[in-house]
Amino acid sequence: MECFNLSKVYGNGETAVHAVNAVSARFERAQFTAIMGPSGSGKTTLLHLLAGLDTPTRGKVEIDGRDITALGDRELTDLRRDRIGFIFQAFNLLPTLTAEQNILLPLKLSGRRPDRPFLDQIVSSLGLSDRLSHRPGELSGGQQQRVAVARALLTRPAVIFADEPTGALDLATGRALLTGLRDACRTLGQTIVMVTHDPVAATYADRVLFMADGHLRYEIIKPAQDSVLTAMKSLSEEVTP
Ligand SMILES: Nc1ncnc2c1ncn2[C@@H]1O[C@H](COP(=O)(O)OP(=O)(O)OP(=O)(O)O)[C@@H](O)[C@H]1O
Repeated sequence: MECFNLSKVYGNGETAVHAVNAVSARFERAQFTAIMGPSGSGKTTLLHLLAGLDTPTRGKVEIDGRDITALGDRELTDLRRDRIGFIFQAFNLLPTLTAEQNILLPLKLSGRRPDRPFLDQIVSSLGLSDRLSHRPGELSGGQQQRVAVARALLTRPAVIFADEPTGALDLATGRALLTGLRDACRTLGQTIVMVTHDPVAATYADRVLFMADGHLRYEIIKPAQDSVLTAMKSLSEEVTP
C-alpha cells in the first residue's frame, strides 16, 4: 500500500483545519507500522484515508496497485470487505450473533467459504476456542477485542488497520493482542497499520511514523522504547510552546 501527497482539509477559509498535510508513505507487505503523534496531529484521519473510510482533499492511496480514491462507492465497498481488515476500539461486533457468527460474517457477506483449519488456527491462537458460542455481551472486553481480531484475520486481508487496539485492554491482554498481530504479519504476510499512544505497543511494530500538525515528521525503524519516548518528547516540546 502506498499514499502520495495525501491531504485532508476540514472546513474552509480561516477555520480550515489541515488534518493531514501532504503525506507520502509506503507500507510494505508483511510490514507492521505504528503511527504516533500528539493529540490532534492527524493519526486517525490518516488511517481513515488509507482505509478508504474518508476521501482525501488531495492525493491518492494505492492498495494492491489500485488507486482507491478513484473507485466508485460499490467498488470501494467491495475492496473494504475483501482486502481490508479493521480493528477499532469500539469492536463493532453484532450483539445478537455469537462470537463464531461474528467472526464468519465478513466471509458470509462476500459469499466466500470459510477455511475451517485456518479458522481453528486463528481461534486457538487467540484463546477463543471455548468462547465461540457466546454472544458479545457474555464476553469480556479483551475477549470481544480478540473476536474482532479473528474476524479481521479470517478474510486474509491485504491490510489490517487498527486504531488504538489495546486502549480498552488490561496490560497482559493488550500484549497478547499485539503479539498476535505481529505473528499474523509475519506468518500471513499482512500489512498492518496501527495508531497508538502507547510507546510499548509501538515497539511491537517494525517501524513507527510520527505525525505532528498533519505532517509526517519522523520515522523510526525497529523501534525501541527509549527511541520512541525521545521522539514523542521532542514532538510534544515543539507543539507545546
Ligand atoms: N470531521 C471533522 N471535522 C472537522 N475537523 C476534524 C474532523 N475530524 C478531525 N478533525 C480535526 O483534524 C485534526 C486531526 O484529528 P485526528 O482525529 O486525525 O487526530 P489524532 O492524531 O487521531 O488525535 P487523537 O490522538 O486525539 O485521537 C484535529 O485538529 C481535529 O480536530
